[in-house]
Amino acid sequence: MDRVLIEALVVETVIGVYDWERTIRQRLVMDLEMATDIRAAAADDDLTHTLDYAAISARIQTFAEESHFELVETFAERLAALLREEFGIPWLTMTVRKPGAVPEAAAVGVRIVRGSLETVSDAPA
Ligand SMILES: Nc1nc2c(c(=O)[nH]1)N=C([C@H](O)[C@@H](O)CO)CN2
Repeated sequence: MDRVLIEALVVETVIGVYDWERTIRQRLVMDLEMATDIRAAAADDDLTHTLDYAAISARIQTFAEESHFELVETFAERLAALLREEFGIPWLTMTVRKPGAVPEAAAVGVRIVRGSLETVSDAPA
């Protein structure tokens, strides 16, 4: 199945469980793979027939600016549900990394997979 990708998208948001984290904005780095059949868009060379990675990236930025969750789990889960609903994404995997949260690690975070691939057609358009 085809995928539309967003890799290493950097956002700033209020995120964290500790008091000191509630008063600052921290960077999250995100990767998304979103399933869709790209053949209709390619055949017509038409953005309206695929997932617009620029529009989705902009929506993620707005979500991050407005959110203030404690856990990266909550950030990922709420954002995935919102993106699936607003953009009609049948299946996605999202990785949310919080660089610097554990100094000994390059990054820590979560990866979630939501939705079903069964609704994405493999048949030629
Ligand atoms: N599974 C998680 N573990 C931790 C989280 C989290 O969001 N998910 N958050 C923290 C703190 O906010 C940490 O990032 C501060 O350095 C600790 N563990």
